[in-house]
Amino acid sequence: MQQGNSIIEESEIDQLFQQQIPTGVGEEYQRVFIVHPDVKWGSKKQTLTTAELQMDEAVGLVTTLQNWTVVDKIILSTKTPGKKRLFGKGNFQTLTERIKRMSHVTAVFVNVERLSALSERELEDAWGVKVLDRYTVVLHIFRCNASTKEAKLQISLAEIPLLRSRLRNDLANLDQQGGGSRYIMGSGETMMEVQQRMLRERELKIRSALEKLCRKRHLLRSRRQQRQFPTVSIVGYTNCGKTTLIKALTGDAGLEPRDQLFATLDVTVHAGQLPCHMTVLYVDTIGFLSQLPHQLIDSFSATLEDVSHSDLIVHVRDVSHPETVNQKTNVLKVLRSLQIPERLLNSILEVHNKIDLIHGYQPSESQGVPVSALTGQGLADLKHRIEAAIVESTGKLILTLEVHLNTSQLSWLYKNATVQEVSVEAAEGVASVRVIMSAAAYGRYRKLFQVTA
Ligand SMILES: Nc1nc2c(ncn2[C@@H]2O[C@H](COP(=O)(O)OP(=O)(O)OP(=O)(O)O)[C@@H](O)[C@H]2O)c(=O)[nH]1
Ligand SMILES: [Mg+2]
Repeated sequence: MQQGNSIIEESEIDQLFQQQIPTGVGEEYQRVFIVHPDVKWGSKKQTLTTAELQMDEAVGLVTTLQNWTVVDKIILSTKTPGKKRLFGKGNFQTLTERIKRMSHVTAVFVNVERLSALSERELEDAWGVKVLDRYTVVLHIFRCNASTKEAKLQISLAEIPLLRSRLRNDLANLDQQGGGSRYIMGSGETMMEVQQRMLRERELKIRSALEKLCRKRHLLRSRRQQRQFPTVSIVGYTNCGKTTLIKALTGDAGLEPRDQLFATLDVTVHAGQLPCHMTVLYVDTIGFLSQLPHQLIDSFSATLEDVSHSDLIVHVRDVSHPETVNQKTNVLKVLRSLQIPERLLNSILEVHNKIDLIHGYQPSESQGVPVSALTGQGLADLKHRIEAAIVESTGKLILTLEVHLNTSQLSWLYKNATVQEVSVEAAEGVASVRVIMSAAAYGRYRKLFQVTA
């Protein structure tokens, strides 16, 4: 990756972030009509349900935004993907007439991953309102929720492809009027070349700033590893309750769960204690979403790097959600695409959250741990399951050792291992100590105190 010597200051990041919003999404587009194009709509019952669920997800996205409302929605059959036009002629005409009749609608959200700049313009010309796709809507939600340097940079990076296609489109327009390929006085560059160069420079600058933050995170990670705290990554679909669960497990009052999609956009780490008194670090991650635009995943995948360096992955599922099974499939698919070590993928601990919303909940798959992060139900059991999994994955040993109280054995153990329980036999001058420690630490202990196994 290009390092460059471009140093980016905090104020510059804010400036970059606040510059022209390429999605063009603003407060004025709050009344939305959603169109979900579906290739096989109406052909099979199964497909029908999928399309309806995807529509529900689109509604969820729009209503996540403050003051935005869905005025109306429609699922329309469409031509096969790859065809130049999204809708057949008849459908398009009906749709256009319907939109024109709804004078209070300010934007149409076409629920596809990306519309080309050209079709976006064609649709806007035909309908006379702003046209949004999934990329622009999700990006706008991210924009509204971004608070840290890293999230802002990642969003600015995710906006570059939009700026680029918009530029190509504007220049194609200009060219029709004979302006785009003209040289700018004395520079030897055309306007198109100048603007493309500026975009390239902007992209490099953002990438190198992100790279710097990434190095800082590596450093923090290696410090954590040096201190030997095991890490547990909490992953799951957006809004499944990851942040709430971490708050409940750690008592970290600073965490703010919200009933909102993509409330968490940064990876944060929170310390908690397991029943054996071992300290673990819980990593809160960005939520997943089916059909999250690819380029967005790319921009945010660096934040998910911590997941592959953890000792355990906990997959939180909102079992009260009608789509919980599909959500699980999606999360596992994304995890597999992140190049996470096989042993971590094979040892995922699944948590069934929000059981307070289902009367008498029984997990259908036996490996799920039922909990309610909100009421605290099942959390004690979950902590034990996490503990067992951590001991297994870190290769730690649980031992009961007999120590002599007139030596420094006990204080050594307090420093170098997790002491769970001490029972002193004062008369004998010994204590029986239950500890969790690494095999390496046990080796050192035996050598130092000349203990035979
Ligand atoms: N009833 C109930 N609600 C819950 C439970 N856990 C979380 N919630 C609610 O679900 C909503 C989302 O919770 P968060 O913890 O922000 O979810 P998240 O997975 O971190 O969401 P993102 O960061 O947006 O991906 C909040 O309104 C929580 O109060 C639970 O066990 N029961
Ligand atoms: Mg969260």
